[in-house]
Amino acid sequence: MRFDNSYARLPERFYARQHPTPVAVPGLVAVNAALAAEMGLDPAELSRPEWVEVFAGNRIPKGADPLAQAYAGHQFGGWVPQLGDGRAILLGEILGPDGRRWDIQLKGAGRTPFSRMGDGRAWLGPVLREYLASEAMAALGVPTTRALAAVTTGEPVWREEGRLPGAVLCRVASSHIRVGTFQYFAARGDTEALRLLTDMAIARHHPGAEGALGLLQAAVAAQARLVAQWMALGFIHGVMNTDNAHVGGLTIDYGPCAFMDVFHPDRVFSSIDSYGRYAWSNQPQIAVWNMAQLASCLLPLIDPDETRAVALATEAVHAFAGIYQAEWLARFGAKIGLAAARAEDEDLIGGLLDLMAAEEADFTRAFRGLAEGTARDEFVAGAAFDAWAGGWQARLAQEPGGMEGAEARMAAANPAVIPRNHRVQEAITAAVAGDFAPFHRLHAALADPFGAPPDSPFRTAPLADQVVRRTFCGT
Ligand SMILES: Nc1ncnc2c1ncn2[C@@H]1O[C@H](COP(=O)(O)OP(=O)(O)OP(=O)(O)O)[C@@H](O)[C@H]1O
Ligand SMILES: [Mg+2]
Repeated sequence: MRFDNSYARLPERFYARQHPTPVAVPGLVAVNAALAAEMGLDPAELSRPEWVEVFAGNRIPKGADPLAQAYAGHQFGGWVPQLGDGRAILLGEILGPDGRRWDIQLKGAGRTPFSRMGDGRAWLGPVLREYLASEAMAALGVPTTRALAAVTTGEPVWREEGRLPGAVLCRVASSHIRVGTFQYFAARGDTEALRLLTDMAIARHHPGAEGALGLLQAAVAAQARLVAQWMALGFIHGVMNTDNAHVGGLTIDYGPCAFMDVFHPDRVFSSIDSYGRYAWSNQPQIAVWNMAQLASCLLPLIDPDETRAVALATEAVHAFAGIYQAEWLARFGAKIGLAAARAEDEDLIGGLLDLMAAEEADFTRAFRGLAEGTARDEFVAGAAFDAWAGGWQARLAQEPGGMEGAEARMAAANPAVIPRNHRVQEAITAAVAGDFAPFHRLHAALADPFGAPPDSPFRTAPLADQVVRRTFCGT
């Protein structure tokens, strides 16, 4: 790895220099061969003991400059002036063969000055969950942080559940700049730092954007498109705090996330979100709220005249709705086979979603079934589906390529395989018992979410809804 550490070159108040804490017995769980290749790295090399030591935090590679990034954030609406990487350590950045810049970060690598009460560690379950979910998202075409490798530490981690095996995730991403990173400096009145951060965010994520207003507009657009993609996949992020809102529009922090099985728009998924603040149907509003926080941080850079700055920033945040709506329509339009969905198609799409919710259809299977002719089976009362399908067929008749064209569009927009909770849970349970084969099988299936054969066991929904009702949180 050849490091080029742009974040470490920022002034010292952006981070705390911090080495990972070595672990007892590093054990390789996985190296992501496809991603390594994309990054210009040799997966065989990364699987050698020296690199396993690096992924565990026991060895610092040449050129790395390890640090914990400072950030703040609103958690469930409440302001926390000081968060920061409490268990993640950025080793440094490398440039891939295509010029792309990658942060190499170890999540679960030990305590940092931002750890507060935490132990700086992660246990194997959430490490595997993040690995599987983030790689599934990448294969589904959703912007996300990635998983390059996972290792076990040979040390126990203590959580509510008791003694658990420790692990470290090597997470890579085009950056780890969060809305909360901006908030950290805005709360301190540090305009100079905001300026540096703005320049870096533009260079790394939104080249071409001009100044703070340009950054805000680009971040809002990226966030709107991202959340529309989440919605179209039945994905619930679960912890959309501003410290988990990425300024480049990547999905970040897979703590309590889930893909829905049975479609419940207001489904509450995690034990840390008992009021459903981050339920599926609330995600667009929450994203707007998070963007408004970014906007307020950038005000002093947008215009010296505060009234003007507020007006410009407000307009930029309000643009979310139109971008989101267009993306939502295109995504859901494709899901029902439309090449170019029109505004009036919203009723058709909404009609199907209402039906799915009323009949507790499986979100993924119902949509995939449209392409495969099995959608009707996902509804308790097939007759209700038939009534909707009449209007749908009539609309499809106006589209290019007839039913064949529509089927191809649906097969490309509706995955057959998603990381279902019960499958992820199975993989974790087996891994804790020392068997990593189910994890590797699931990872392989998720790499090709649209091409799974009809008899793939990973297509199946859980037998009973209560399987997904169990709550969990990601630490
Ligand atoms: N076990 C831990 N030890 C120390 N700090 C922790 C631990 N777990 C979480 N934190 C810190 O608590 C804050 C909020 O945690 P959150 O669950 O959003 O993040 P995370 O899952 O650790 O990481 P990320 O957002 O980087 O994916 C962050 O500052 C995080 O670093
Ligand atoms: Mg987080």
